[in-house]
Amino acid sequence: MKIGIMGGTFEPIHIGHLLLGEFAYEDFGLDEIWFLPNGNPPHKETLDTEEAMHHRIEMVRLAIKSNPNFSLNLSEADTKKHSYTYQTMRHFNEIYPNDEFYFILGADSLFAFEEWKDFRKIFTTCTILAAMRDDKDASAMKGQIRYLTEAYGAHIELLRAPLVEISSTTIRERAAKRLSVRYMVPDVVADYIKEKNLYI
Ligand SMILES: Nc1ncnc2c1ncn2[C@@H]1O[C@H](COP(=O)(O)OP(=O)(O)OP(=O)(O)O)[C@@H](O)[C@H]1O
Ligand SMILES: O=C(O)c1ccc[n+]([C@@H]2O[C@H](COP(=O)([O-])O)[C@@H](O)[C@H]2O)c1
Repeated sequence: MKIGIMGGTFEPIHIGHLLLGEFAYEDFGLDEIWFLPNGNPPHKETLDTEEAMHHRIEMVRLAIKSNPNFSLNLSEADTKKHSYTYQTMRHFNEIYPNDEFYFILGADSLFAFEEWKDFRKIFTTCTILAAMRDDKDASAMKGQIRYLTEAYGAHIELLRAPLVEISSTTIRERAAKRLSVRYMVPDVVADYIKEKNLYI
């Protein structure tokens, strides 16, 4: 099987993440997309509480519920320690030796990739599908893909998903001001944020 891994902090999950999953699934003929929320992401200040993680997981669960090709994977859900991609991907390779993995990410992640822990080891475990985002256009993306490929023998493909200028940060900021986040996230997620008074 060909499995796409959509890793993220998902605070909260938004349509940018879902579009990446959907287009990766179709364009690369994947069999499943696993959404992998990170309980304590490296390089990010998050509310590392069990409660905050519970909400992030619930919102992912709600957002992907209607799509039979999407599932939730809790391998990185521990809030007490950092989960590193190279370790998780190695683990997936070990327990699913017959499957092929595709790690999905956006431009900001691709340009920061060399800061990731033991990033070279990731290239041996999966193909990377990298989507454009914000100011990074196709030529900047292709340049970075070429650089990482030549420098490290990485397997990276450009993922062409619709460009949406939405970030979890914007959603948290809008929710904090009690502004609408409808259509930036699925309705079920917008309802959840409102009901639980998140980000206020
Ligand atoms: N609008 C988007 N377009 C393309 N890629 C995206 C988009 N939003 C997030 N991603 C990618 O999805 C992955 C997980 O993102 P993450 O959960 O950190 O969301 P975020 O919107 O970047 O969050 P924050 O604003 O809190 O930094 C990253 O690889 C990121 O590049
Ligand atoms: O392994 C690392 O060092 C590492 C550093 C930064 C990000 N990541 C992973 O990249 C994905 C997107 O991260 P983020 O912080 O943009 O939500 C998520 O799966 C993280 O676990 C991984």
